[in-house]
Amino acid sequence: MNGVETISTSARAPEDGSAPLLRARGLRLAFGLTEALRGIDLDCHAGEIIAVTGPSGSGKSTLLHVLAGVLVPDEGTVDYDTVRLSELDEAGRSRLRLGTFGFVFQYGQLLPDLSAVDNVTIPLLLAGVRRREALRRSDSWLDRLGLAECSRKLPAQLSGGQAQRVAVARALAAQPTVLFADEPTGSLDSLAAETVMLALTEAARDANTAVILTTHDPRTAAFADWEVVVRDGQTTVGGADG
Ligand SMILES: Nc1ncnc2c1ncn2[C@@H]1O[C@H](COP(=O)(O)OP(=O)(O)OP(=O)(O)O)[C@@H](O)[C@H]1O
Repeated sequence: MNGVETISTSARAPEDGSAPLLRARGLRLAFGLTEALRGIDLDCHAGEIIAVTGPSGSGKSTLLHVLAGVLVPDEGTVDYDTVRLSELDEAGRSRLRLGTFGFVFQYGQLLPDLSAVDNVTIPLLLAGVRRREALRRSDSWLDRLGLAECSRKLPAQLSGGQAQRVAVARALAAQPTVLFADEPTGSLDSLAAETVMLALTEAARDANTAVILTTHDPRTAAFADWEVVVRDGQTTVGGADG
């Protein structure tokens, strides 16, 4: 697929000059002697889809966790809109994650005893959405992701790609402004990966949701607007294997 641009610095201005929704500057984070992030800048604008790629251990997941406020950097800043994440306490960052950000993980992490529709609906009910609205949103997202026929099935009765699309529906039904996806296709074969990425990117574009995903797979990265290559904790120009 064409149209993905690999960029040497991830801090940039879009053509319309709008301010980034998420803005990271000078991120550094060490785990003991391991410097996982060594000075990373990244801008993500509303509705953009960014793929973070790079070799195993280069710092992709750590970067995602710092951008989402799961991990706190040793140095540098992450601003979401007008909010500086480092100025929030753990409870404030947790509220931001629950109310504003969405997450999709490598292994969907659906609740095994709940049907697909309940996996999408119940988190909405817990977040205070009224039952009728929660069901409307669940049905609508499952339908948009091609899962209407599967809505009563348990996760064990779904294929890997279907289960991952339920996880995408669950994340998007909460109407996040930024969706973080850590290796969303990492457990799927190439056909299922493509189906998930098509569904994820179309749905996110419709909802104007920004997506920041990590991936090892160039075919998954090709669905993004931008590719940010991380090597040794720094963003670099995409190389032959990037
Ligand atoms: N909780 C942790 N404690 C200690 N070291 C960690 C921790 N998390 C990550 N690291 C180290 O930080 C570096 C970056 O790890 P990270 O998981 O961000 O890489 P990655 O690019 O996502 O790798 P992969 O593609 O294999 O998932 C690695 O050297 C890793 O071993």
